Amino acid sequence: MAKAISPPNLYDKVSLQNPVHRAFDVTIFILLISLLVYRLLHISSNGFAWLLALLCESCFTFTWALTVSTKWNPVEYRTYPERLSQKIQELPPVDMFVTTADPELEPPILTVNTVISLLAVDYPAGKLACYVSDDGCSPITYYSLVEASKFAKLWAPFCKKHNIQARAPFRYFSSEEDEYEELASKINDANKKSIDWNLSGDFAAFSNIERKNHPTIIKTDVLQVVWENKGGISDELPHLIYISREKRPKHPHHYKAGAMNVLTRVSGLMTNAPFILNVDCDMFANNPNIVCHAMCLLLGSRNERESGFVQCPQYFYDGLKHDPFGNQFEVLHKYIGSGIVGIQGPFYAGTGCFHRRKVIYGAYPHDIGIQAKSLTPVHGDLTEKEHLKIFGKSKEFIRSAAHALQGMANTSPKLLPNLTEAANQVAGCGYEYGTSWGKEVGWQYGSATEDILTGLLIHARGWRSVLCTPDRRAFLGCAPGAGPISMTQQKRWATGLLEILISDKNPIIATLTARLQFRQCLAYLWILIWGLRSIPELCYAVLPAYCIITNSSFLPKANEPAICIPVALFLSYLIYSLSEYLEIGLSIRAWWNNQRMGRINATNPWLFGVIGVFLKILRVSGIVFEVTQKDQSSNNGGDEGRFTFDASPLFMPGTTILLLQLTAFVVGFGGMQSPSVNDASGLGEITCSLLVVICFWPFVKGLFGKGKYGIPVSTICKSSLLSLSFVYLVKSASKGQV
Ligand SMILES: O=c1ccn([C@@H]2O[C@H](COP(=O)(O)OP(=O)(O)O[C@H]3O[C@H](CO)[C@@H](O)[C@H](O)[C@H]3O)[C@@H](O)[C@H]2O)c(=O)[nH]1
Ligand SMILES: [Mn+2]
Repeated sequence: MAKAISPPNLYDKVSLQNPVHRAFDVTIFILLISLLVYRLLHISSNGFAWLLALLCESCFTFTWALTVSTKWNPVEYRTYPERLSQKIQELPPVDMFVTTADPELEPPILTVNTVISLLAVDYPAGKLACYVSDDGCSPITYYSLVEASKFAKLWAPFCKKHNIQARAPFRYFSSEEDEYEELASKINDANKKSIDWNLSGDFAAFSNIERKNHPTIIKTDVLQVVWENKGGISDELPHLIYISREKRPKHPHHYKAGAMNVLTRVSGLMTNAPFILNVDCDMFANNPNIVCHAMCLLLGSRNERESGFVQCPQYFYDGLKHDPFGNQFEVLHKYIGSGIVGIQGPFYAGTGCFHRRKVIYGAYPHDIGIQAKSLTPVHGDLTEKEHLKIFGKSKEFIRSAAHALQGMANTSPKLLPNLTEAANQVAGCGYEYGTSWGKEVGWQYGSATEDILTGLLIHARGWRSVLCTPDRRAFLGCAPGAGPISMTQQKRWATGLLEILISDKNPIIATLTARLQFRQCLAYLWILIWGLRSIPELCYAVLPAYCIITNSSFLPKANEPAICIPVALFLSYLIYSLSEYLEIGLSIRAWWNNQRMGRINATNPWLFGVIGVFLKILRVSGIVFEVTQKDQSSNNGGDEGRFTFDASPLFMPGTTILLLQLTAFVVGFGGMQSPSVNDASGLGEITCSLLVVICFWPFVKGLFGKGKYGIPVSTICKSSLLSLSFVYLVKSASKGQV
């Protein structure tokens, strides 16, 4: 009997297990537990510092346990797009979404590069459509897209013919006098408003409007390719559609999540592709074959459930040498990232992700049990009335959603007779009232990190996700600049993550009542507690100074055998973390910069994330999505690796911690210590205090720096006041004890 030849695999799943890493993971965990046990045994003979250390170290041990569980089974997927043609008869359509919000913080030239890179990917152009959401409602963004589409008409065929890999033009062109320069200067001039804006003709819709108060503007023909003439299909270039959704004061617009939901509905009316790629405006496609790589994972699995969505890691271009601000996340991607891949699949990261449209619409994997079905009302045979309740009042949209949910591939996009009217309806600011959008279907509301929350609910419904890591990196974006910009981003993340943790959508509930796997729940907890980690980190950083000032101790004496535990812990963590960096070709400086930024981020922006959520609970203030400033040029002088500051309170905790250590040195060496209660402070405390100072070295430089490199005098004054009151308080408290 002849054997049936099965078609080749479109991907392989490879285990990256490393016994040495596991040994370190376990050793450190055992040392942490030993330290806790030792502290507990000696708690009665020690003071407050000992107790506080015990509490902090319990938190660190918990975090470490989460880390180890998350990293335990690293896995990688390898994709074989060259085999697609043997296995798949016809490639499915893909709708590509780009969001932009502010032409000043997000220069249109960046958005344009992202859009051009997407228009030029290696995939049948008739199967692609690109939708750009502009929350800034800016004629400049629209103008830039029009210019970009003219450019793309020549650029895309050129790239395909010569197999150019870098398809974002600014990555390819370098000289001053090339074709791209003309496009770039037109757009940059427009953005600097150095040309006269005439808001008439095609631009009339933008006249007399305010950014936060305007009707929907949709331009379906940015590319001037004719929907009418060719029945909606163009062979040369994908469709390009510009959307600025309606905004009115007093109507919440839910920031990026709201924009994504509008894009989902408008595209549902127009092309209704079964797959959706979404990228932020600065994340250009760096690998022209990326859609095919993703298709290997989306179409190649035996069960759809295996790939609810396909995420590409968020990498950055032109990263500074040695990662001075610790924001390139290489090590995080490598070890934590691949670890999560081995559990239920990567988190949704908000950009560089391929979704199944029906999953976004709330569908379950078809073989899932009843347990997960409480999460959305979407199931197989919904009546029209139920559809209306879930998806809103547009009959056209409901029809398209029903198609998408039944998994019917929409190969030929149809031009609805009343398309504009229907599109305006679903992009209106009141459309979602009383529907399931943002709650059970679509991108989720209620967290500043809408990405993690949206992904969490998909996992909770029983879907798995996959990480797509082709050799040439899939998408590249801008890493935020130094100081204030990255602090604001970290604060937003800590805020959004904590919002999820304290909500009824938190992963523990999802594990108990739905289909979130237990270890995936631990992985989610690992990330969701980022903000909360600020509290033990802050206490631990203050502890050495506290001990020196009050002449107490939180470590065993240098001549006690027990000192071996913290020393071994410190050394093994040091060797392990350093080896992780060296193993993937990063430098010792990069390692150190990341350790240092880890401490700075944990004690400053993350702390404000916690405060923000606390104020939200008290209803003092709401949470806003502060857009990260993006800058194309990373080379602005020789000082780009230097930390910068502004007058924001975000820098106060760090400054205070530093001043406290310095005060402690003065007290300690100036002989102003209190008489000791039980155990005088010693070498251990001094060493730790020095370590803290070294970690906060950018702040030390900031104390003496000028301009943006200096900590503002007002911050230094406030922090001095804080540290002096702290010293006064602990001094008087410890006097009271003697
Ligand atoms: O009201 C808004 C605010 C933001 N955005 C867009 O959202 C994207 C992400 O915003 P950005 O300021 O770049 O945030 P980052 O911190 O860089 O983004 C990370 O974190 C976000 C969640 O906090 C995720 O949504 C992003 O995908 C992820 O890259 C950008 O394209 C913005 O244009 C909007 O469309 N409307
Ligand atoms: Mn970004």
